[in-house]
Amino acid sequence: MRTIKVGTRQSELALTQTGQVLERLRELSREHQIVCEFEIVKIVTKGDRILDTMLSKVGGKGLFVKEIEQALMDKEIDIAIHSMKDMPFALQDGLTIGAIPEREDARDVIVSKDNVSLEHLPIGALVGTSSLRRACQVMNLRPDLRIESIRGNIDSRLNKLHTCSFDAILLAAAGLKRMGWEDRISAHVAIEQFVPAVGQGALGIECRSDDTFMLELLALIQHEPTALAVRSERAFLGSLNGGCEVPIGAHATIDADATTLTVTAIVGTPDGRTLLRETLSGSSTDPEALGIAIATKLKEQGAEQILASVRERG
Ligand SMILES: NCc1[nH]cc(CCC(=O)O)c1CC(=O)O
Repeated sequence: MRTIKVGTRQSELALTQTGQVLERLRELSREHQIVCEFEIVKIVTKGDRILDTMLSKVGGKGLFVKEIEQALMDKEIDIAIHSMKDMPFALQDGLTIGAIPEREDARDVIVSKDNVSLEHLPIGALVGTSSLRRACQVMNLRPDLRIESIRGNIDSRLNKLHTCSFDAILLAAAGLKRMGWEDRISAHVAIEQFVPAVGQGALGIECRSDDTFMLELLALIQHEPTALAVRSERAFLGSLNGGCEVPIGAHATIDADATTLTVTAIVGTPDGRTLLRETLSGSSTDPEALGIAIATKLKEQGAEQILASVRERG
């Protein structure tokens, strides 16, 4: 019997989503009479050790991912469950995303002191976020608001809403739902007016490219519509060489008959004064082509210059 070692970060969210994926993998392997067991291996990443510093300043894509990838290469672990939005565009050679399960709610949400939506925050209210993408879109919608960076995992950020002077914070719906903390949500922000991060709400299971046993098992948990959408979002990200250090977002969906993908993407400045936005549809047979095409449309409007100026100011 094969024992599958599962690498995970130690954060509550990472442990929770790993547990949820393993539960499903256990069911699926039983159904398909694949004999295996799972063992969890906790890994502390560089990203976890520096959560108190500005992540966007420390830079380096995939702060949470590098050490986990090393453990995969060294065969200390066999699979790793990641939030797709934390995954850098380029994986380490020899590794692959073996499966992308069905996406959770991709929206951002607001959690506010008075339980009000973004529109109803008082003039000049202080919003906590360390995401340049969220800062850009908040300031674009509500130029009167103020943004301050807030660090830490989800529950420490929720606590800071009460212990610090923030009036509201923005979080991903998916993280809150997976933790069972949906009751903290004051309002969802519509995707149409606030584009999520690339891969937001989706998980990815990484493994070694030559591990055929794992690839076969993981194929059972793949959700093709989510995978196609995330592939086009990531092709867009790669085409603009983007990461979490710049205000960039994209969200794709697939139509009911699974033939057409539609992607909306943004690039902007953290002050929200510049916000480029495009929507484009294309064939679901080539999701990467669609991602690259929407990047090209944004480049024609000056996306690369905007991103370069944001990086320069750091
Ligand atoms: N950047 C941190 C992070 N990475 C993944 C999630 C959870 C949501 C998801 O899986 O997309 C979060 C928290 C957040 O942004 O609120």
